[in-house]
Amino acid sequence: MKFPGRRRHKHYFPVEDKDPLTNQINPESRLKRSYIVGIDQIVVDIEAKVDQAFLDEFGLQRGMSQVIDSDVTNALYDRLKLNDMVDYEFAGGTVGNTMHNYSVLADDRSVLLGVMSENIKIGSYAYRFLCNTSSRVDLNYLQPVDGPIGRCFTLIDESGERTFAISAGLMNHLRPESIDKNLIQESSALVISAYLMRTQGNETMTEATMQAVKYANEAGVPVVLTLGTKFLIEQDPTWWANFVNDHVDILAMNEEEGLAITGFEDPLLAADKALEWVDFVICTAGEKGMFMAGYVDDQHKRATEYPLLPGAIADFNRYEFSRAMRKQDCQQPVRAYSHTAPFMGGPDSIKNTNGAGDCALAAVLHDISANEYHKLNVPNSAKHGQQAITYSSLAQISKYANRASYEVLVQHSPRLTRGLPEREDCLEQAYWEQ
Ligand SMILES: Nc1ncnc2c1ncn2[C@@H]1O[C@H](COP(=O)(O)OP(=O)(O)OP(=O)(O)O)[C@@H](O)[C@H]1O
Ligand SMILES: O=c1[nH]cnc2c1ncn2[C@@H]1O[C@H](CO)[C@@H](O)[C@H]1O
Repeated sequence: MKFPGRRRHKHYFPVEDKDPLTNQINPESRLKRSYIVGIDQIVVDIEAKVDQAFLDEFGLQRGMSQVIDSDVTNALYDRLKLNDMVDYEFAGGTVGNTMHNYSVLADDRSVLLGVMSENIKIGSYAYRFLCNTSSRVDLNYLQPVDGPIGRCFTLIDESGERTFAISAGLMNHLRPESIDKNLIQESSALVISAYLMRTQGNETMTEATMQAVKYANEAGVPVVLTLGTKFLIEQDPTWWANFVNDHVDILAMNEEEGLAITGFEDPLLAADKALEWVDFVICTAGEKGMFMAGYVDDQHKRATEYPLLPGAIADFNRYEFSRAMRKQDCQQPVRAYSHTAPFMGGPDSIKNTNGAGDCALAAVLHDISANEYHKLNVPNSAKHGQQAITYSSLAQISKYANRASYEVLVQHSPRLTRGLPEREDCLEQAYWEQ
């Protein structure tokens, strides 16, 4: 496990170090590993630049992720190929991207659950998915199916808006009995997306997801839900609010999805509302950066050393130096919020915003899993006197997540090709000495 956040920070020390003061590990025994599990509809993204007329021609609604039938799929595919419009074809899926990015950032194991074609031809979409996924993502638990995985036509217009057209193949045929109870119950987190609830006919993905959620809830493993697209949530916000309240511990959304589920346009108020249902909230807000909200026990709260920020909640970042806790573990829960502007104000030129939110979530998961890893291996550390769910403070995680998203913005795909640098060249030496 590579540790998250600012490296060379006073709380940052690799637990493998053979320092007798900080390392209480028996050198004979191997380090215990932590891992996270994610469930996804296994898809390959087929990206192309299009205009409104193109979307109209195929009856696609701009900005939405929609499932298309085989006639539309064939017509769309033929048209894209005929006119040589495909920019790239690369493994995708919102949770698949998150697992991949987590494994790249943490240099550690994540497990992806879903389906995979049992007969794979070189060059096929299934083959491409496997080739474009980090070798740190454990694919051994994928369920074989007799047919194709999904395809996600990622159509980007002049304004940068993305329209997803999903040709499902057998991506929704994951069965509940393919979910390994121990695998879920021993993990640091279970990651799911709202898309998994969009199934029809004989598709079993929703039941499989609910099975995994049940196992995680029983064992107190945090369930992390990413909302995916506002259109799904808008169809029945009350159902989603109830689902989140009953089964989810950590909620990741962008401001549009935040509005859809909470009714609040302001991402800070949306995050605050969602804290009524969950323990921790990440709300990304594009060029405005990112908001985080969580709980801390009064005795563990830590005041920020940064300027206090105005907003719909006055001085909302007052306790952003706190590590997040589950509400139920707090005797006197205090709400803590943080906001961070995009790293370096955002890149000069954005190559792609697709997957920036997935990558932010991967960074947050890295911090949560690092906490579990540290707890497993150095249980007596003073750090774990506080029953926190994160290794770092809200302020620190938020910076880390923004930094990770930046990396997606400056490349052409939602999946990171390499980890973050050990130290940022753009930051002065003094920063690293703190
Ligand atoms: N135009 C931008 N300028 C600067 N930073 C940006 C911009 N767009 C996104 N970011 C960075 O990426 C993060 C996530 O972006 P965004 O809110 O667009 O996620 P999202 O809509 O959930 O993305 P996706 O669903 O594609 O994963 C932001 O918090 C910010 O740090
Ligand atoms: O219905 C869906 N299921 C799973 N993933 C999806 C769906 N629609 C879009 N994406 C995925 O979202 C990622 C960006 O966040 C894209 O890579 C795309 O594959």
